[in-house]
Amino acid sequence: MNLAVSAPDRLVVRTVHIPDPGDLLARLPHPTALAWIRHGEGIVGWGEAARLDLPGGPDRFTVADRWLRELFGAASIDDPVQAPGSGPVAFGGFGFDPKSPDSVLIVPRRILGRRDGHAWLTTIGDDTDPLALLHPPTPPTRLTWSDGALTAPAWERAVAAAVDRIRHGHLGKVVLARDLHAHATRPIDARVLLQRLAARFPACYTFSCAGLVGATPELLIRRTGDELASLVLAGTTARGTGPADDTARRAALLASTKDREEHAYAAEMVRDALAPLCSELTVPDQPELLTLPNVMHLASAVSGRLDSRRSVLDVVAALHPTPAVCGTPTTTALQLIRELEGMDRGRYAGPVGWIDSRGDGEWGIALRCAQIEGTHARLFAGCGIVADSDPAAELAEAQSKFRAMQYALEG
Ligand SMILES: C=C(O[C@H]1C=CC=C(C(=O)O)[C@@H]1O)C(=O)O
Repeated sequence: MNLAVSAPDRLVVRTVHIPDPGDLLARLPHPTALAWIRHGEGIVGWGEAARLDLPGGPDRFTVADRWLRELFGAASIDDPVQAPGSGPVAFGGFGFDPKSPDSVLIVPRRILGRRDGHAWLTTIGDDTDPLALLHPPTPPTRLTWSDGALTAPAWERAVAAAVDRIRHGHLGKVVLARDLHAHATRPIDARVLLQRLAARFPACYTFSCAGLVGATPELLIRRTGDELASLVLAGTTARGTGPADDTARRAALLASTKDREEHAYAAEMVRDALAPLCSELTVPDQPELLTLPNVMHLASAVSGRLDSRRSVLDVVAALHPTPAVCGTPTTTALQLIRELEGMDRGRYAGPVGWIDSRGDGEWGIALRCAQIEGTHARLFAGCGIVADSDPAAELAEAQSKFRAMQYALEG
């Protein structure tokens, strides 16, 4: 595997307690922001002390984990805070498809953290970076939109083809996604999108890493010591037009056999992947509802106790890709995605998050996101397809999911 590495021989890391910095996102000095925020808590980072670009491959998580263990193992770390996310941290995003050359880990030079009433600042290398806002963010203006790989009717035909394969017994479920393009007149500043997403979707994980910006509701895995947590999502309906419509939609989603089937594939796979790694594992019998401003999901909160010293990235490797983004059986679904979507997903639907030098971290599934490059944003949305799926309804569901990033870009 050809790795592109930039890192000093030895990281020198110093973390200090600081007074509450308030809104972490407001402290980001550059548009090239690294972020992981939920309910105002989390970490943000900037600058690059070390970076690993991976060409893909099924072993990309293991290779990344090994590189990071060596880097952090050799580092000089002064960290009196000792909280998850204090000391050196790598932010990362991995390609959805092992064939995708898009995986990256970035260890920032500065990390600002806030959690459970504590706040800290970590500096890696010299500390000449000013904390003041260098370039105040400006919102994108005059956006123009265009289709991605497939037009809406072509994507509906792809969904119909997937339903046909499922009905012929080739597979049980596949998740099909599409992309949309937005063009702005000036370079798009990730910080504006992050601020808007964090304000509108506080219960989601608002993230930014190497241009991939979004607010995902789906926690692939959190490791804190030996404690694991995951929030499995699959099965969706759009929000209603008012409280009565919302109530009716909630009841319909909970009662929908098609959505429950979609959900069961995902929850069962997460259970089966975590069971061999855990001494205790709790998976609810029935999904609950997660209500967001644009959609509602069937949700299962899974918790477990790790029975070995695996890092969070080891656990990510065991889980990805779940049927929330790929399908069942995994290999058949991945082949069908390659055949029908007509695009490379890049890091959309891949794991995104952070890991610290203790092996703790939080990784979400990169959903409700866009890849930002200069004046261009590429948005993604996908839907789980089972035997009873209706292409027009799936298209409408994808539009509801796109709304999160459309709002982030347009306000
Ligand atoms: C693939 C996406 O959502 C997944 C997560 C929650 C619900 C889903 C669904 O109901 O289809 C998808 O499995 C996406 O937002 O792009």
